[in-house]
Amino acid sequence: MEMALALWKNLLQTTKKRILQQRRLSLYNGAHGYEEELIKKKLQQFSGGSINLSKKDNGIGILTLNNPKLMNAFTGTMMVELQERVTELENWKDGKGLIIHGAENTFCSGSDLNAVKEISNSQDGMYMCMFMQNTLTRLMRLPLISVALVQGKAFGGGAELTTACDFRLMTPGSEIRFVHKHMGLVPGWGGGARLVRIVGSGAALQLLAGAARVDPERALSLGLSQETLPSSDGTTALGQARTWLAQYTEGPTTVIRAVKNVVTAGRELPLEAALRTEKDIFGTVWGGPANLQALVRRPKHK
Ligand SMILES: CC[C@H](C(=O)O)C(=O)SCCNC(=O)CCNC(=O)[C@H](O)C(C)(C)COP(=O)(O)OP(=O)(O)OC[C@H]1O[C@@H](n2cnc3c(N)ncnc32)[C@H](O)[C@@H]1OP(=O)(O)O
Repeated sequence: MEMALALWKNLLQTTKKRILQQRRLSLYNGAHGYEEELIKKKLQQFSGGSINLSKKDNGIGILTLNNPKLMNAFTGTMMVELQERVTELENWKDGKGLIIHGAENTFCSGSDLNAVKEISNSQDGMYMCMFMQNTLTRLMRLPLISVALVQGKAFGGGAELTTACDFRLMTPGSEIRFVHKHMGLVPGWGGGARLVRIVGSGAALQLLAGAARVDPERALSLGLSQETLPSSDGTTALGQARTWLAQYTEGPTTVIRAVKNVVTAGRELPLEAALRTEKDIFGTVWGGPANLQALVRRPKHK
């Protein structure tokens, strides 16, 4: 009986810690008038498609947006599943990198317009917006180097999702397009703020106000995409994206994760807070196994 009680207390503490940690990572909670359970229940009513995660032995996760009938548009259940997969990735201690792609050779056409129509009242809209901002902010802050592999079309919320990744790779003939203006909207999943930080305010204004088609060439010149992959075949392109990512994820897991955490701090925090965070992260690798082994090997960086 005592052991069961101790186990239960332990479980409670772990759960509390996890919830607190997630709250810290989330933008919105009850204090912002946000009721997550309410919107989750609503989103669950709009089903279809799935978000699949495959965690490879080399520390690379492959997240697949899977709703090809609707060009991988996000149904309500897919939004909830994305949150679940992000939680899974937060708890994946062996992870170093992540590739997000869409099933059947296209990325994502945004939110499912059938579901959107049903939640077009202002409270549901605000809650859905907060739900997706929370999820995509947690995705962006994962200690994994992330890549959006854009094949086919990344429209609306799909375009926004690409901006929550560290890098974007495009295949020939693919297109990123913030079509929100044509839907009488602005980005709401945090894609506007992130786009400004990626391409600058002038280019972001052109892409949003013009609902402009961004092909691989333009994306490269804007710095929105890092590379155009040679193949537009789904499987081949995924292999090429994995090879591209490997140049950044090769090495000890603790160090790769620490690198990403330093960049996240630098990207998001005011300078002094970022410097303090960098010091704390430095403390996690200084004198660690990879550092000690390197001191023995004394590599020359020629
Ligand atoms: C914050 C996010 C924001 C919001 O909700 O606030 C949004 O994301 S709004 C959604 C923005 N996205 C769109 O408006 C996309 C509209 N769709 C299209 O422009 C085209 O379907 C396109 C260009 C994605 C693909 O064109 P294509 O000719 O290649 O294929 P089809 O049009 O025949 O599409 C196949 C099939 O998929 C359905 N579809 C595509 N996108 C969506 C979507 N977002 N929601 C629901 N359904 C979608 C399309 O209607 C076709 O179905 P069918 O039954 O055959 O008509």
